[in-house]
Amino acid sequence: MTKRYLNDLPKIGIRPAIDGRRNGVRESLEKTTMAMAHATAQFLTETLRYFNGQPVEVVIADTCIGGVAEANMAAEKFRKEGVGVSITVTPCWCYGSETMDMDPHTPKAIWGFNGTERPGAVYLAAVLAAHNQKGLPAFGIYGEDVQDAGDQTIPQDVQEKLLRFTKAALVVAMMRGKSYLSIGSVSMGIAGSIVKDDFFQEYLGMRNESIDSTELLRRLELGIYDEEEFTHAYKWVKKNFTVGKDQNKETYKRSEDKKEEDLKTSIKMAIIGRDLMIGNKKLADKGFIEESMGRNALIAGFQGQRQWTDHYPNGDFMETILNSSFDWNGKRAPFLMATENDSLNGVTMAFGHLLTNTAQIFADVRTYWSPKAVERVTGSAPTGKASAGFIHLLNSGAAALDGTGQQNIDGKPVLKPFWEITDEEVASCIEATQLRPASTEYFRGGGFSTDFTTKGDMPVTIARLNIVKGLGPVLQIAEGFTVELDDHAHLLLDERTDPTWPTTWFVPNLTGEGAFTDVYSVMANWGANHCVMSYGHVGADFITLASMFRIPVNMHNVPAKDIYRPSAWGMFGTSQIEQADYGACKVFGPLYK
Ligand SMILES: C[C@H](O)[C@@H](O)[C@@H](O)C(=O)CO
Ligand SMILES: [Mn+2]
Repeated sequence: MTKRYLNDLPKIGIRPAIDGRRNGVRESLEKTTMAMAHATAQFLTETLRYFNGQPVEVVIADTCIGGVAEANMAAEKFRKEGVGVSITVTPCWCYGSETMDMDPHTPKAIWGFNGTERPGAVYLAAVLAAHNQKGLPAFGIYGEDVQDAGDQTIPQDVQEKLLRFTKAALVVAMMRGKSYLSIGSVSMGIAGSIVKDDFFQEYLGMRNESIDSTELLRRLELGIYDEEEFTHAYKWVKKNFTVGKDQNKETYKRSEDKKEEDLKTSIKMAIIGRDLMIGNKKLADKGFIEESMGRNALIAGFQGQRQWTDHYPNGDFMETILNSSFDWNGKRAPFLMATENDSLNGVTMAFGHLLTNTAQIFADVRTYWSPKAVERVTGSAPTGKASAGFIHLLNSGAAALDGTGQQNIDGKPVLKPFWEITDEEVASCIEATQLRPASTEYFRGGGFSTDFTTKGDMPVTIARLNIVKGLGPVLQIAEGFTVELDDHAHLLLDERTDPTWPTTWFVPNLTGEGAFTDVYSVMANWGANHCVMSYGHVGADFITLASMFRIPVNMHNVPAKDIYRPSAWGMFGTSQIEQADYGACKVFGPLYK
């Protein structure tokens, strides 16, 4: 494989701002201000990693920033170093608009030290006012409890804000300049696969590329993939995966020979899909130099249904394995591929993955099961977390195998970044999965779906981007838990749909209000057929990220105390923050407009 796209990952730039008055004031503050920058840098590099497992890289301005000249020197250094995120820190009063970061596309935060000797908070207020007045939204950070001058510890609440801001800001910087690659076009009229290039360009700073599915066919037929890799991958699949029951009616069953061919094609499709996204230097060795380059795609989408799947094996194996944290080459970051070319779910997967570094579960929001309906069908009402009903998340492809919930911390199911996953956990994820011959009534060309059931009791968040005419993109978020049903209920409910697909039973956290009045309301307010499930209660991170892209959040159940947006949002109202969000997003408009 070629070196992966995003090999130049954006760095975090720290700007120590200072009171520029020489002969006393500035000199007395130099050390403390620089120390604050170093403490922040150390905290971030020790805590955060990029999706490839490397610790985040931080650059500190060469001098403290006392005025415009030094602000410019920092900006130049940051440009050369590839800084994509800026954090200004200061323990003292400095000169607002003279020291501020003016780059319109770099997400910005300012930490004003809460002390008494020198007024860091006064600067914070002044510079945020300048940011707001100039239409350059910035996040304010101000510790709740007063610290003594020279105290170099970063209080817990400041740490939380630094992390929430930096994680989201890095996502903005990592997505910029990358591509969404459509393989095929619109799948079955699904709106998310009517790819909106204006949205990608103006909101995310991304490109759109589109290729016909015949490119897959050409590569399959002409052998434009690494045959050695295929042989290795095929052996790995044969050795590790169980092929489950073919549940097709006799008349629609494919022969064993055909299914073996389908499996081979499915594996080749996965290799080719990845090559299309990021390239592969082995292809250049074979004379396919153009193909070896890849397409700088952070996200891809595969139309599949119906023209491809009516004739060729479906994309389920390709989507599942690419989205997982491992394959025949070992553990590695997921390659994001949206099923049914649902670009809006694809982008939501990128948000979730880049925020958490873990694999994402792409799913249909399939069925709301009320307690009454469950009782009618299974003979008993659901209990525990499932007692108020639950939602069946299910789709033929795309759900990462990490979604089995077979990774553990202290005996509890989790999804981990790939570098923390053990070999045993990879084996367990595979063991918990069956490759099932695809339903040939849906997929005439055969293929293999991945059948698993997600472990219960995992804190998770489902999210979805929607585009609304006249409004633009909006994000919806629901935090909740996975649940497990008893075997009897599980089998009855699962068999009613397509049991060859991965199932997750999901229960949202209810607030008793609005869309979170009950489980039914969450389902009823979902904006499309798909969602993305991310591990953890990460709704607050999604909200912060959405505000950076100026995407309003129309529905969420994140506790108010965790909501963190740029200071300007407060200027649009403080009691009805959902309306303030809409107002701010409208006024600021897309980040790259
Ligand atoms: C096989 C079917 O067409 C499914 O793929 C379909 O119901 C969906 O997933 C719709 O999102
Ligand atoms: Mn679907």
